[in-house]
Amino acid sequence: MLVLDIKHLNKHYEHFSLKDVSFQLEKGYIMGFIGINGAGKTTTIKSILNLISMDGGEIHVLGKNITQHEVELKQEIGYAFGDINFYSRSKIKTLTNVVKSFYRNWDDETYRKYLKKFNLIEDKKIAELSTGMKVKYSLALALSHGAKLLILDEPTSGLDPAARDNLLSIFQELVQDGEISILFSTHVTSDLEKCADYITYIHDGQIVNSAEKEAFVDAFRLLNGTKEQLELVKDRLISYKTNSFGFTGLIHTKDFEPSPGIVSAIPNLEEIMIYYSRKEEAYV
Ligand SMILES: Nc1ncnc2c1ncn2[C@@H]1O[C@H](COP(=O)(O)OP(=O)(O)OP(=O)(O)O)[C@@H](O)[C@H]1O
Repeated sequence: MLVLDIKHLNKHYEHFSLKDVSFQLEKGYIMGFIGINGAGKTTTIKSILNLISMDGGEIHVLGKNITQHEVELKQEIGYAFGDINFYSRSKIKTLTNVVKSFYRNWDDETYRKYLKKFNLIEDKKIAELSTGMKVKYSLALALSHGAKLLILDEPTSGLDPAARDNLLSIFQELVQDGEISILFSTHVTSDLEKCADYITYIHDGQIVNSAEKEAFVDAFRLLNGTKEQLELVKDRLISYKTNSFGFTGLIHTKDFEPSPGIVSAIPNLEEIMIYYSRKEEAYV
């Protein structure tokens, strides 16, 4: 079953457009939504949450159109982000009382369970929480109203490696029984190597690829060779860098014919993002 189905989403701002964005997320999986700053991740997320109006396309969450069933679907969607600063002088317990009044499926027992699990103390003020704790608090709220789709916008930004690792393990645990699905936007791709099942890559408002993680990276090859060998493949490379030894460049696997001396390897997500975002720049 599809928990999220985005079809031909278009949104135009004066200097930026989402162009025909389409991708799907299956129930029970984690999807990493990657792209460099300004690529359109937050604009896509705001469209899913119906916080901005679309200029074209359709978004279905759990089989229902978000614009037609917004109130109902908001009960099923949990939104968490790395940087909550609202109500920062309030105590956790005060904010929770406000939030829970919006949700008909609020479950106090589940809420207590997650407070304990995440070591959150109700008498603490929001301002006193570390960044990791703020994300955990957002998650506790989302899970207590029975959210089935968690949308996490840069949830790991600003976290130290231990807090980040802890949070990634929590995400994996949450999807384990197949009921919860996670869309996780980030430009810290190493987080996704660990926990994502699917990767969707957006560049300049357009989806480059959306696929199962291994298939996603397998669609690219990172080539290394001499400057002479560069001449043989230059036209087919997405982009490349040269150094005193030769070149390193990214190519679509379908465009690569093995040639003697050119070493090819499967790139990691960061290499794909770096070389892809250099596509429009002058080769250096
Ligand atoms: N309300 C708006 N009016 C005009 N332009 C906007 C508006 N909101 C966003 N944009 C522009 O849309 C582009 C995409 O922004 P968006 O926040 O979706 O990117 P992002 O991928 O989330 O980036 P980041 O990783 O930096 O958060 C940017 O160039 C931004 O300036």
